[in-house]
Amino acid sequence: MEKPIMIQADHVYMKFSLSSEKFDSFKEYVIKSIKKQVSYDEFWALKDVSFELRKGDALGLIGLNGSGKSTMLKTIAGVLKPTKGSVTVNGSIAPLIELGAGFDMDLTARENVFLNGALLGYSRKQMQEYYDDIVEFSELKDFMDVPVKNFSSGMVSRLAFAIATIGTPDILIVDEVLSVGDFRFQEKCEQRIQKMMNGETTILFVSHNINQVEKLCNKIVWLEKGVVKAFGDAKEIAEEYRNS
Ligand SMILES: Nc1ncnc2c1ncn2[C@@H]1O[C@H](COP(=O)(O)OP(=O)(O)OP(=O)(O)O)[C@@H](O)[C@H]1O
Repeated sequence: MEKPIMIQADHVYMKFSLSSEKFDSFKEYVIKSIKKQVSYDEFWALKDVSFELRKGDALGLIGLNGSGKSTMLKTIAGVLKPTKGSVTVNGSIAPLIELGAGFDMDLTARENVFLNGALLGYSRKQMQEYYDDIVEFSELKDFMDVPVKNFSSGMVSRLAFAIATIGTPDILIVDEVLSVGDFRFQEKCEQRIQKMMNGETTILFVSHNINQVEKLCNKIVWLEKGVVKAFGDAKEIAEEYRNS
């Protein structure tokens, strides 16, 4: 029996408006925009993107810089609303986008664990249960009472990854985060993602590392200038991408 559909992207279009003029000051911009003298260039970051993912699928999004990968993830995470088309998501999402974006840099790591937990919808009691696992996974035991502003970017990512992957979300969105942190930690993150996949979590993964995508994913969407160039079996498309 086929597994249930978790994500359905249906003819998704995303338009950004880019101001084509330069302004010397904000005042000039406001005056011109009131007078409707500001012209905008339309830019379509996604054009007619469709695909569906079933429970337990791991999708790699690949493509050159600016091809629309992050924009696609953001529409699935609900951060952006498609200009046209629709994205249907069935289940809870743990978004690992812009890791650490939910941190208050003046607070300690410990305080941020509870703050982020609340943002992810967990109670304080649940976070207390997860706390030791977060500390152990992030390997930051000696730094939990240090303000996060004193952390290196790798340490921030480790803490954010450990928090975002607690529990068993239905859908895990991973945007480039595995390229942060050292090699050994990346492997640890890969293992955790693989474990979640075995636990039937559906994964969406953006990376420029095609070997990593091939290793982790069973499906690939290859975007080119906002259009789906290919969607299907990860091994076949990875091979095609490497030869392109
Ligand atoms: N908020 C925005 N406003 C205007 N343009 C945007 C916005 N966000 C993205 N874009 C544009 O949309 C296009 C796709 O961007 P996106 O970040 O999705 O690409 P990407 O494939 O993730 O690229 P990269 O590999 O560099 O991370 C780019 O040309 C980018 O400049």
